[in-house]
Amino acid sequence: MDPFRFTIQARSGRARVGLLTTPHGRVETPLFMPVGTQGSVKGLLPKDLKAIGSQVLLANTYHLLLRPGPERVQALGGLHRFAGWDGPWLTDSGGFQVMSLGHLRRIDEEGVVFQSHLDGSLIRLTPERSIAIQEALGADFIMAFDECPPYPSSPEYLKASLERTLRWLERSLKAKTRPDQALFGIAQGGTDAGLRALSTRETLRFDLPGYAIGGLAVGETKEEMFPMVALSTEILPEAKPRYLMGVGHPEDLVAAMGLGVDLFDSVYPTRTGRFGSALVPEGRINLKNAQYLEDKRPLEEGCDCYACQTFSRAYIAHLVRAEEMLGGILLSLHNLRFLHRLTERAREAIRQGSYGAFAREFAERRFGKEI
Ligand SMILES: CC1(C)O[C@H]2[C@@H](O1)[C@@]1(COC(C)(C)O1)O[C@@H]2CNc1nc2cc3nc(N)[nH]c(=O)c3cc2[nH]1
Repeated sequence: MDPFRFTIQARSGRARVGLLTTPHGRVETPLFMPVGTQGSVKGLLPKDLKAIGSQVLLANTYHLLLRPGPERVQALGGLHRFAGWDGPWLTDSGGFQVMSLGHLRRIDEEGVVFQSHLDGSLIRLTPERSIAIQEALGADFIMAFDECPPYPSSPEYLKASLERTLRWLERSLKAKTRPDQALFGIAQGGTDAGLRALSTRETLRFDLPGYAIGGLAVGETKEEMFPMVALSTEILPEAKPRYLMGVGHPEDLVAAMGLGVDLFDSVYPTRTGRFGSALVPEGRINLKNAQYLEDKRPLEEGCDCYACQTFSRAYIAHLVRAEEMLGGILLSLHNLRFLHRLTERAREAIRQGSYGAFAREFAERRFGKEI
């Protein structure tokens, strides 16, 4: 039987609730994936991630290649055992992180050559090597090796790049050997509608268990990004999960879920938490602001997370000012719980056939008044 069955349980407009089966359990979509780049979601214990409703964690091929190395992770039982998370893992394929973190030396038909951001050593990544690394790491969902073009890029560059990404997808698929891993293709084309449609259609020529919308959330405006998301989900098959890479602001999740996106990841909730901010329905509050030093209220009234059930804004504001680790930990925990509650409420609204009302209520609270 297919280890990665995806069934649509309910629809409301273009939004849908899905049930995605994996070798490490069934998950409900739409869902948000906490980012555990180096095999750890910074500051949070796997048991606490489970308790707040995390279903799938994301790790990065680029980072784990540099340190500790895929062979070590494999020898220690693979990501699930190594990092103490027995739910599904997804690994990104490394291309994007090379662009955003590594010192890219060359990109050609073969692959990329880059200098490690850790010690400057030269490293080569090809579709074949990226798949081999992801097979050693043992994630449930693995990504094809692609190029995420810089933003902005010329139409000529976008076209040449998406065509190479399609050749790399074919090589990624040929290199795959494990039946217990699902390979997602990644559509590109930047913010050019014609090229985005071309890349998405060509990616669909490969019958895969899911498809990622790549090349977005790289600095373009929302006005540029969302038409590409809408165009993509119009073309992508209903019956397969859609993964919008790198998108994690609450309002962007609400909009993209309404356009039929099923999977999301972003460093935003944990990164903004470490920088001292909490996500709330009205937007975001920065606990470094002196106004919170006497505020007895929880980060968010009605939130069921440990941070909101146990501490005041005043205490967390103190921790942030005192640069206590616990400040970033509590804010990361709350922010992830905030996104998991958002997707839980979205799934409920879709089941009720009222996603439109849900999105309107969200928008009124988010944009209706100043914090
Ligand atoms: C590297 C890090 C932490 O991920 C964030 C953030 O920095 C950063 C870096 O530049 C800004 C825009 C400032 O935000 O963009 C990331 C979130 N956007 C995003 N992640 C992606 C991952 C992707 N992976 C693959 N294989 N292919 C893609 O096309 C792809 C596109 C993506 N878009």
